[in-house]
Amino acid sequence: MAKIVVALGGNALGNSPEEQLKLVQQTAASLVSLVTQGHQVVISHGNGPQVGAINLGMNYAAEHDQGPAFPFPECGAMSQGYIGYHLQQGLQNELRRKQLTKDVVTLVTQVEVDAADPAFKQPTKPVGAFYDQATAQKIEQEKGYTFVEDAGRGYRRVVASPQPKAIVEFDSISRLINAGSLVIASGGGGVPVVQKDGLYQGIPAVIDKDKSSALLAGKLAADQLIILTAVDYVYVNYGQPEQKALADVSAGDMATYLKQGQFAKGSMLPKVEACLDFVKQNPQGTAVITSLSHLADALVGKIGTRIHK
Ligand SMILES: Nc1ncnc2c1ncn2[C@@H]1O[C@H](COP(=O)(O)OP(=O)(O)O)[C@@H](O)[C@H]1O
Ligand SMILES: NC(=O)OP(=O)(O)O
Repeated sequence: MAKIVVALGGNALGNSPEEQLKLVQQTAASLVSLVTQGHQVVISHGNGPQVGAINLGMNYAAEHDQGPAFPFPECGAMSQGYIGYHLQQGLQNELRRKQLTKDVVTLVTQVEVDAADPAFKQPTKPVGAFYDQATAQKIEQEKGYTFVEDAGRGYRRVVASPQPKAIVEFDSISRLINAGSLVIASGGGGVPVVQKDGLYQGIPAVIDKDKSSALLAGKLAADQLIILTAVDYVYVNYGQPEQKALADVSAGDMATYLKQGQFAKGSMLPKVEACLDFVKQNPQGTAVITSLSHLADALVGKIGTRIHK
C-alpha cells in the first residue's frame, strides 16, 4: 500500500460547473481505482480560474450595490466548498457504482503564511479568465489590477502568492486519513492566514496549490505526489519546434532545467519546484506531473514526467 497525494490543477478542471463536474467524474473513476488497489489517497486541488471567477462575481455585485465585497480568503474558502462538493459527489457516486463504502470528506483548510513574505509586494499567481492584451490593459487601468501573459494562453490577473509555511488543520487531515476516509484538503493551496497576537486571520492572497500539496505530501511522508494538470508531460523548449517531453528525470537534472528557465512562472515552474521540494523532503518518494485524464497510466509509469532523487 502506498500513500499518494494527488493534486488536481485548477485550469485542468474546466471553465464552468458543468465542465468541472464532468472532468471530476472522469478523474473520480481513477481515484477510486487507487483506493480499490489498497492505496491511501489524499486529494488536493487548485482554484486559479474558480477563485478569480468568484472574486469577479462578488466584486461586480458590490460595484452595483448588490452586496458586500468579498476578500480573497473568503473567495478561496468558497472555492474549496465548490470544488470539494463536486469532488465529493464524483467520488461518492463512483464508490456507489462499485458498491463500496468509504467516507469522503472535504476539509476547509487554512494554510499559514508569513505576513512579511516578499510575495505580497510582487503578485505572481494567475487567477480567473484569460483576456487578450487590449482588454487586460483596459481592466488594469480601470481597476488597478496587475495582468501578466500566462504561458502563451493570454493575459490573466495576478495576485500575491506567499510561500505556505504550515497547514493549520494538518492533525485533523492526518486523523481522517488514518481513520480510512478519502480526504480532500488544502484546496486552492489553502485559505491563506497569518498569526496576529497568537490568533489566525485571513490575508488576501492565493497560495500555489502545488507548493501546499508538496508541504502536505512531505509532512504525511507520502510515497508519491502526483500533480494532474492539462499537459501529459513537462517539456523542455515548451511550445517551440524542438520541444521535448521529459519522462524519468532526476532531481538534479530537473534543477538544471529549472535554472535554464525552461518552466513558465505561475504555471509549470511552481509545479516543478513543488516536486523538487517533495523529493528533497522524501528522498524515497516520487513526484509525477501529467494530465488529469492519465492518472491510471501515470501510476504504472506509462506516461507523465516522473521526478526522483
Ligand atoms: N515547460 C512546460 N512544460 C509543460 N507545460 C508548460 C511548460 N511551461 C508552461 N506550461 C504550461 O503550464 C500549464 C500548467 O500550468 P497551470 O495551467 O497553471 O496548471 P493548473 O492545472 O495547476 O491550473 C500547462 O497546461 C502549459 O500550458
Ligand atoms: N491555487 C492554485 O495553485 O490554483 P491553480 O492550480 O489553478 O493554479
